[in-house]
Amino acid sequence: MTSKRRVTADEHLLDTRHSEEWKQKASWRVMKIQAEFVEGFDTLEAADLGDAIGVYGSARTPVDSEEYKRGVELGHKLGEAGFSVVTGGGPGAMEAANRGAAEAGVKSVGLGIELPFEQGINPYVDIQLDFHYFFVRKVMFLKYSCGFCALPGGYGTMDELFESLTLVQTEKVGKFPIALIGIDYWGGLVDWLRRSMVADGKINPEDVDLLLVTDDLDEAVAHMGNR
Ligand SMILES: C/C(=C\CNc1ncnc2c1ncn2[C@@H]1O[C@H](COP(=O)(O)O)[C@@H](O)[C@H]1O)CO
Repeated sequence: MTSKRRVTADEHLLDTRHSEEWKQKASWRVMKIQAEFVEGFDTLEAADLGDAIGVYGSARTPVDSEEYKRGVELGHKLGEAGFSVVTGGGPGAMEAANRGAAEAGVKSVGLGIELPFEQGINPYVDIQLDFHYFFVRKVMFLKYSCGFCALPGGYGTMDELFESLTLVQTEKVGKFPIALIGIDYWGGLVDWLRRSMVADGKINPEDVDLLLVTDDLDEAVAHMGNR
């Protein structure tokens, strides 16, 4: 089955080739963005998540993979430790973490995003929000989580991870523990941070220490308490 591609709100906003009519009305788009913030804050305040952990990870992790199984385990362990779990609400690693959280009986949040091809929220989410704008959604991740775990992922995961890291490094947010799950997967990136970024003076050596890289899910969950 082929799904029909649609133009998303993000894409429309960022397009530089607008008609004169759109240009005159562009500032009104702020109302739409504002409404998205209001709905996000209202829903997540009412949800009373307590301590919540944002879990990032690939939308493409197959359900029958070991990686997915680890994602479920991570969500479950976070739940057992008393954390709510917040993900992008999509398939793959997001679904796995939501599934584990739901199985552990804790709040399982999905911050869905409008994409050019219909995706739908995964069935293990019990508090759902749907965003048009990636940047609004990122604020919700940061505001309603007190730590982050990143499972193996692609550009989307990197974007979320580095946004979180930048906010911690620049002290825009307090101490946010960040764990990268999977030494084989993440080790190369962390080596590169040291060999290139630190060596070239682009970041400080201690900036790399903002990341815990581990295969041990219990260690990652325990690290979420280091605030
Ligand atoms: C591309 C596919 C599904 C996309 N669906 C998504 N739904 C919700 N959130 C998503 C989706 N894709 C990316 N994200 C966000 O980025 C991270 C994953 O991106 P990656 O590039 O796969 O690492 C994730 O944490 C989400 O917040 C079907 O293949």
